Amino acid sequence: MATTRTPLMAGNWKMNLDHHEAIALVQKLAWTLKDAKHDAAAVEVVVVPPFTDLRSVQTLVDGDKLDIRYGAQDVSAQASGAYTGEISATMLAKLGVSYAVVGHSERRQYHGEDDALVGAKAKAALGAGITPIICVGEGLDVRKAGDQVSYTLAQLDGAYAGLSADEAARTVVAYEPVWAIGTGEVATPEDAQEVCGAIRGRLAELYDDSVAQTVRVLYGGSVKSSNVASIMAKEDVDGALVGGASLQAEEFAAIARFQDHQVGL
Ligand SMILES: O=C(CO)COP(=O)(O)O
Repeated sequence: MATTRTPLMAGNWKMNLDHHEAIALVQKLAWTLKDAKHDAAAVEVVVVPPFTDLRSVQTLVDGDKLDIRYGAQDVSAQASGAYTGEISATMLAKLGVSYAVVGHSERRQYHGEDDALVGAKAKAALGAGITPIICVGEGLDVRKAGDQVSYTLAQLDGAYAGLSADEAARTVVAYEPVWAIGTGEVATPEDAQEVCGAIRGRLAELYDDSVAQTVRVLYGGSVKSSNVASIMAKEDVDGALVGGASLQAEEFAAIARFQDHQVGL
C-alpha cells in the first residue's frame, strides 16, 4: 500500500441478504466502525449488495449520514431500452451508487462476459459518474502453468482498450485469482504483489505514470481479518474486494481496520 492512495475495502455480498438483512448488516457495520473510531478518510469502506437492496441501503446511509459508500455488483453496458433484466448506470447513479463491480469472474464464467463487454460496462459506469471496479484474474490452470501475469494483463488490455487516460484514472482494478475465490485458499502476499505490481506497470505503459499511480489496485480471494494486514503491507495492493467475510459486520469491520493488526514477521 502506498501512502498516496486511500485504501479501499469493498464487501461484495454476491447473491446474499435481502433488503431487511442488508439494513441490519449495514447498521451493525456502522456501529462497529464507530466504536472503533474508524476514520473513513483514512480507509474507505464500501458495501456491494444485490440490486434489490440498494434503495434500502441508500435510505439508511443518507438518513443516518453514515461514512459508508455502496456499490452495485454489475451494470449494463447499454444506456436504456429493450434490454430485459438489465440495470443502467444512470439508474444506479440516481440511487447514490458510487461503485460498480464489472467483469467479476462469476459473471465471466456464468454469463459469458468477455473483456470487450467488461470495458463497455466500465465506460457506461464512468459516464454516469460511477467508479467501475474492473475485475481480472487467472484460473487454476493458468496459475499452475505460471502464466498468471500475461493472462491477467491481457484481460486488462481488453477491458481498457476503449478508455481514455482521463477515464482510466477514475477506475479501480481488482485482482481476483479465481482459484482463491471462496476456496479459503488465499494468495500469498507475494503472489498478490506480483500481479498487482504488473497491473500498475501495464497501466503506466497503456497511459502514463500519473494514471498508474492514481488507480487503486485491490486484491480479492479469501480475504479475512487474519490475513488482510500482510497482503495490505505490499506496495501495490491498495485494498481488498471481500466476498464471504463481508457478510459478517464484525469481521468486515476488522478487515477495514487492518491497520490495527500486527503484520507477522
Ligand atoms: O469474489 C470475491 C470478491 O469479489 C472473493 O470472494 P471470497 O472473499 O469469498 O473468496
